[in-house]
Amino acid sequence: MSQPLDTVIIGAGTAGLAALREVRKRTDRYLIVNEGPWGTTCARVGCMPSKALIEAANAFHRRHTFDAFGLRGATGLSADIAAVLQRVRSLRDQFVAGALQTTETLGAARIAGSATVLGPNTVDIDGTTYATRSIIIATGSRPRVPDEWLAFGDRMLTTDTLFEQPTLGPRMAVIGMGVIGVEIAQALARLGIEVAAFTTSPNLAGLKDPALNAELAALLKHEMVLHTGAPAELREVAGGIEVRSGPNRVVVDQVIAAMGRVPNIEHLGLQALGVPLNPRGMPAVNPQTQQIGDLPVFLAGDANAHAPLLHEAADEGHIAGINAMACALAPAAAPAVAPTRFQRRTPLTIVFCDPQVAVVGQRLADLDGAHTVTGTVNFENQGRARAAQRNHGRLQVYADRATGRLQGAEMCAPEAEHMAHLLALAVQQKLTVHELLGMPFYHPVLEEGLRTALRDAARQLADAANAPESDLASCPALGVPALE
Ligand SMILES: Cc1cc2nc3c(=O)[nH]c(=O)nc-3n(C[C@H](O)[C@H](O)[C@H](O)COP(=O)(O)OP(=O)(O)OC[C@H]3O[C@@H](n4cnc5c(N)ncnc54)[C@H](O)[C@@H]3O)c2cc1C
Ligand SMILES: NC(=O)c1ccc[n+]([C@@H]2O[C@H](COP(=O)([O-])OP(=O)(O)OC[C@H]3O[C@@H](n4cnc5c(N)ncnc54)[C@H](O)[C@@H]3O)[C@@H](O)[C@H]2O)c1
Repeated sequence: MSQPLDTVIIGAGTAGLAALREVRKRTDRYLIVNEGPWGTTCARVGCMPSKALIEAANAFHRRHTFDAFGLRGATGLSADIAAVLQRVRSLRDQFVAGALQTTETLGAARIAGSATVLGPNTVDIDGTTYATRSIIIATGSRPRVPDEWLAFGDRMLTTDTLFEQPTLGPRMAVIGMGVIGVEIAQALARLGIEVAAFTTSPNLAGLKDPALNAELAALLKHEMVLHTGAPAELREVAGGIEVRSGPNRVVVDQVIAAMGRVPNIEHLGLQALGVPLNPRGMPAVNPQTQQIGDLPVFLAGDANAHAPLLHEAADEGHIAGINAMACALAPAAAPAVAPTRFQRRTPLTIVFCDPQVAVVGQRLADLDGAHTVTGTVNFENQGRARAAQRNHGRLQVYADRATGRLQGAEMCAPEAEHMAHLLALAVQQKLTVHELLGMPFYHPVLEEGLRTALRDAARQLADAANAPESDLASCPALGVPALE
């Protein structure tokens, strides 16, 4: 075996590419290996095509508000599903082309193939063994589909195949109403497809706050058939695929499985690392270093199932790249280098349904109720939301009762993506409710709804009675919806 490489990156998704960027700054003795299509899950079949579909669906759905605005002729509009999907693919191709540029000039360092781990310093790529000083595993995840459902052939879809369809419907079932299920089921329903959704968990789109979850469920039921509780079962019947769940039954043309994603780790040979694996075959990974035990092996992105989101995959690849290189480039005689421990960002999740769902920082369910105050706003009567015919949903902020510090927020609210970022900034900066109320709020904006929730929390805080009169943070609501 020749001189060892400094690292082998397994997987060229977002995490692998973020690691690659750090590796290339420090060495040219590396390989990046990817099995299957290049171009990343996000750009090919994930974040980007799903958002392109959602934008088309929401644009078409707006026609239901036209009469209220005084705009006539909406009933003449139609959705050309084939054209919608064609646009999705065309945009997708542009996003993928951008991702491909990051690896196309790598020459022999870029290998199309399947890698397995033979030990902490050895990788096999399709029968060739490579010695390496470190390994970065960034193999992503794939949709979970029960084996027996594969018998339905091309009528059994996942997000890996959905966007490739020439057209869809007219009757579709979505199984699983987590993040992917809610986004896709609503988009398809808004495009005029008859959607029946089935899900075991009562928590939709990952919401844990019961009030918000109930609100989202009620809104979705206006757009689709929605059954929660019993697991869905499928069987072939005359005229299509029958989906049953408890007493509920529907026959559809196609089914989308959105039942969670499985980390791609089981064929990697992780047992060769000699560390304990949990019943799912996952080793313990330090979320601040991405290191497995004290090995020169790092696990980043969806593959470690820590927080399967794009920005987290990018951060984890960055951390893994830096730490793998520190490990690989340390002089042989020097004592083992301790990996750099990174402070992770405030948790932030956004689901692109309408109203959007977002979770920032800690959830109410994770906080001590006795030491937490909840500030609430209902957008039904919020001025700007009413002007836009978007007055649905609620937002809740959670603050520490003693200090007033914002701990987190959960929302199902119009344009929640923007308020969620504002709140993530506040949580990360350790701001108090009072400090947030001291910030400017323009008029008329949806963020005034957020201010209502903050004022609600402020009233319940321990020092509410002693708030200084002259402080602008204490400037209260006028009690006139149009003015706040
Ligand atoms: C429909 C959908 C919508 C989404 N929307 C959002 C969103 O709006 N916002 C958000 O933050 N996140 C979203 N996500 C999640 C986000 O896309 C993922 O968290 C992110 O893409 C994970 O990146 P990764 O690098 O870990 O994995 P990937 O990009 O999947 O890369 C892993 C790569 O490793 C390869 N590989 C696997 N095994 C091997 C092996 N043995 N040898 C070599 N190569 C291997 C795979 O083929 C793949 O190319 C969405 C996901 C989906 C499916
Ligand atoms: N906007 C975003 O950030 C975004 C968008 C899409 C995906 N993602 C990522 O992708 C990950 C996977 O998403 P997901 O929605 O597939 O998983 P999920 O875990 O969020 O939801 C899966 C759902 O399927 C249900 N389910 C499982 N088995 C079932 C059965 N037999 N019958 C009926 N229901 C069943 C579960 O109750 C659960 O609600 C997410 O955790 C997220 O990290 C993020």
